[in-house]
Amino acid sequence: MDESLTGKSMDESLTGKPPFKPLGLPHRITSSNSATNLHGTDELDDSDRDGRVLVLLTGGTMGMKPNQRGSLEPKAGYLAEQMRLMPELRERRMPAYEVVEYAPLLDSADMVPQDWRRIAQDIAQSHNQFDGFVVIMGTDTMAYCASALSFMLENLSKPVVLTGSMIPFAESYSDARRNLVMALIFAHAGPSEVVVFFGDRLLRGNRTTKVDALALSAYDSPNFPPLASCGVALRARYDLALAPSSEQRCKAFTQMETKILVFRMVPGFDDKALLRCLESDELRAVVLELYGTGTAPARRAGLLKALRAARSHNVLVVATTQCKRGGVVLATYEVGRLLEEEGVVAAGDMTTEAAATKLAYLFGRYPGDMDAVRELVGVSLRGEISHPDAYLRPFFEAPRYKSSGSIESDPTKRPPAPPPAPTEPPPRDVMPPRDVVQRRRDIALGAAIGVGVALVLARRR
Ligand SMILES: NC(=O)C[C@H](N)C(=O)O
Repeated sequence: MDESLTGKSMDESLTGKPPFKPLGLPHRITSSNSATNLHGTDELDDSDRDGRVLVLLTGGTMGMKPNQRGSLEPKAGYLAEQMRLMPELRERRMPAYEVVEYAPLLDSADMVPQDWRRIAQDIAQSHNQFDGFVVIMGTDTMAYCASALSFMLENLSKPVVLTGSMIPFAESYSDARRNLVMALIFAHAGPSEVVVFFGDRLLRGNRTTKVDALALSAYDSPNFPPLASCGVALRARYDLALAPSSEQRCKAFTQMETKILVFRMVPGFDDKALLRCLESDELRAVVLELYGTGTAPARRAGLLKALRAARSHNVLVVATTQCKRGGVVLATYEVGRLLEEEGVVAAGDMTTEAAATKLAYLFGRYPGDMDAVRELVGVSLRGEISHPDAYLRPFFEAPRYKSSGSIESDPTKRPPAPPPAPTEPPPRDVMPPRDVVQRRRDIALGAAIGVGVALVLARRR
């Protein structure tokens, strides 16, 4: 019988036997939620379970403990062992799982694109052996990692659920247990895309942003509805989810271009430093967080000078908004339209996290092809951006709900529900990057052939 059910103290149980069962891969160190179900009777083998989930444990508050100075720090081996002891995970309807603990475990503030690459590669390599994946990580940079993974994982057809907690598992009042259990459930039976489970909601990963440093519902998806909300029962919106890839082989694209900076505008502050950055030949792109629908002062000569410098140094400037909701529509105001004239590209309703990681992906995918990147910034690759109609439909062009007055004249009857805003992303694997680039090449080739034929004909005459 498992020690957790014998009444021994946890410490006793932990010291009783070696904590992990090595499985072959150097960093694959623990397995199994076999043993008994929640009610402590049935022996249930992993092979009897419906579904297998791979848990990648990268660090974060969930598995942290206070160090000698009283600050939280990741503790190797701790969370994986605690998971092995959790009765919730042995419940018979839960999937079997294996844990891969990364070394060293990291505070997510220390995670870099190489760490995202490792996660993406581990998922791609094990894609066909598991029904889904859970990535346990810190919350501070989870939105960046989720956005990056959504682009890096090509041909994904399994759920990838990122989760973490605001309070360490070791605290009795922690949010860790529930987030962990729900993440495993969604990794087994949720939509096949990169998502974040946090504080009772399943959110599209590349739509998320950390909105609260202290609350348990620290994550939000301001411009896209939750794919599921979990109260007493599940309220799912899987109709909004991306279609799973029909391709067999999931691939991890890992050549992320990181020469990208993010700036936030502050009224009237000096532009010299910005100018110096944008003049750099080292830089590929800048995400500029503007005001409202994408405005910046047109009277600020230093700013316009900096934008011109960016253009001449082949630095792409992409505009997001400082607002929590809504999107950038540069031409709304004259001051924004001027930016468009200077070559600034609107990020629509993408989060800054999605915009920055999408640029890293696009510049990695199309190195040196600035036109392809510029064209694809506003195209939805993984549901990260809405069609402008979703937030921009002019009032008097809105769809009409009725053609006669009969519905309105009867107060007991309600007009039919308006058609949903076209927020749905395109089906996955309509790979716009290749399509768009190819189309442009075809047009260029067609034009060249046309000119050639015209020259030959002119000469003959
Ligand atoms: N709640 C957390 O996980 C915060 C932690 N500093 C991290 O991001 O790793």
